[in-house]
Amino acid sequence: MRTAYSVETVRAAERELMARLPEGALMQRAAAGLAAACAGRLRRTRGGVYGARVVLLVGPGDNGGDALYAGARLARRGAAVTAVPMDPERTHPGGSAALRAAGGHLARAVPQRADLVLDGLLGIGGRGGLRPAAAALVERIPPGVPVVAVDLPSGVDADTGEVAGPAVTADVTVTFGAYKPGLLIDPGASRAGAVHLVDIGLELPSPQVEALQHADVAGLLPEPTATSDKYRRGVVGIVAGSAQYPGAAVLAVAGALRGGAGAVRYVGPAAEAVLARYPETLIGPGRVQAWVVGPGLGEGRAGEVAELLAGDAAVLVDADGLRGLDAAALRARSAPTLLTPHAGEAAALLGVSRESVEAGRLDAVRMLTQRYGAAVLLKGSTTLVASGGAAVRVNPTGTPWLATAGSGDVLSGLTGSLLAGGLSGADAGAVGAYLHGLAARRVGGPLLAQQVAEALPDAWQDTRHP
Ligand SMILES: NC(=O)C1=CN([C@@H]2O[C@H](COP(=O)(O)OP(=O)(O)OC[C@H]3O[C@@H](n4cnc5c(N)ncnc54)[C@H](O)[C@@H]3O)[C@@H](O)[C@H]2O)[C@@H](O)CC1
Ligand SMILES: Nc1ncnc2c1ncn2[C@@H]1O[C@H](COP(=O)(O)OP(=O)(O)O)[C@@H](O)[C@H]1O
Ligand SMILES: [K+]
Repeated sequence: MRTAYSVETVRAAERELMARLPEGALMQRAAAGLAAACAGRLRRTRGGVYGARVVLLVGPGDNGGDALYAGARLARRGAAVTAVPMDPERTHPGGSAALRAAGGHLARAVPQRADLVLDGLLGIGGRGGLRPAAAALVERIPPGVPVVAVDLPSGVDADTGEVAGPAVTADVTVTFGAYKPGLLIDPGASRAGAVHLVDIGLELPSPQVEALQHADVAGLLPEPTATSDKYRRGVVGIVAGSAQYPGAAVLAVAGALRGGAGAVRYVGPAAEAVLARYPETLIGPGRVQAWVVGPGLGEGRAGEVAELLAGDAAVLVDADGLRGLDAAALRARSAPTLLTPHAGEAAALLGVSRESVEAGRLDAVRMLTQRYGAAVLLKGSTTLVASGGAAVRVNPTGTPWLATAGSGDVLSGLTGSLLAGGLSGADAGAVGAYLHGLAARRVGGPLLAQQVAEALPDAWQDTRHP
């Protein structure tokens, strides 16, 4: 499991540790890890540190201090290090002195010839969009030169991944003590590049955000045992498709058949299309452990959604099923409930704009789970899964090629199948998104939604091999 912590949590852990260590010790740990990561990068790109031209962008706080001390370490190994302070009056004094003593120097303009740029403008003390002095330095980063962000890319909100205005786009982010949510959630995540964690000895409580990894997923997958039969493995019912959108039914069934349930039942007007493609499908109403309702349903079928929500099986509501959802009916349920909106559907459920959901995905998913009293999977680049007050899960797999018609239908079938296998709403959502994203990566691109469904068994097996 990869875990991420809010600024408040990280600050508290830092205070606690700093009280037990000599002054400046934490910053030295951070700078040592940062310098080692930069040296590794320079070794790969140009064979070594000696003679490398390194530029430090230095902000007014401790983030700038980290960059300066790391720069001093690189200078002692023979790099030509130039620091450009955002505000020469407010630059970490110890860091500046250390850099000078190591042979580095300070400048006002950003040198345009460089082998590496360190972004030490803002770390977890950054607030709101970059102010003009910081933005001006970011604009002057020479194109094509690798950028290492110190703790997080400046301009990214550490707690949410929000990016208000200009921000650094890094090749590598060297983060200290703990991942920050903004490094895992878009738009921030796509600014961070490869994230490298430096242990500085923090002791941390439970995380605010977490990302499953192969072993976590493998541990949650419902696998048959010697005593299994198809009913014990769970039956998933799919209520999807319409005369207008029969394909959504076929694709949801395609996902459901690969999600580990013992049987897939289909209820709706696209039975012929479903059977033609998947003769394994049971047709017509019957008992199930979990329902998937919504893909390609079209308008005027809210009654079917309400009926399923009034029952005692688990329910996943997707796409057209999400229209006009009754929050009170959802809150009254005791069986697992999972909503799987994309940003547009989430916006309608919250009564806000799609843009605000996309800019603040973490807030949006938390609000949805609170308002509807259900687990929520918010689709998109970096899919999020929230339920109750637990850590929000961010999906680390996937590819932008998934932004293609029908891939969401495969996801809802797959995830419903996992619900039928006994997983909770949050676990089914996180595991479903993980496998779906892994399958899509296996296919590559451009991809068809049905290819994602076909790659699911291989993705399932992949999770067993770290
Ligand atoms: N506290 C600790 O124990 C450790 C902190 N470390 C480093 O310290 C950083 C946090 O340092 P600080 O708390 O000094 O905060 P920062 O260095 O992140 O930034 C604070 C400064 O930036 C200015 N600022 C804030 N938002 C701005 C914006 N949008 N545009 C322009 N200027 C802005 C503030 O006025 C303040 O002067 C961490 O990210 C990490 O790099 C590391 O040395 C590890 C140990
Ligand atoms: N930019 C993106 N990067 C990664 N995955 C994406 C991106 N955009 C969409 N996706 C994924 O693609 C799928 C699309 O689902 P959805 O929006 O419901 O489409 P549809 O209803 O057409 O199938 C979801 O799994 C979503 O997370
Ligand atoms: K930074």
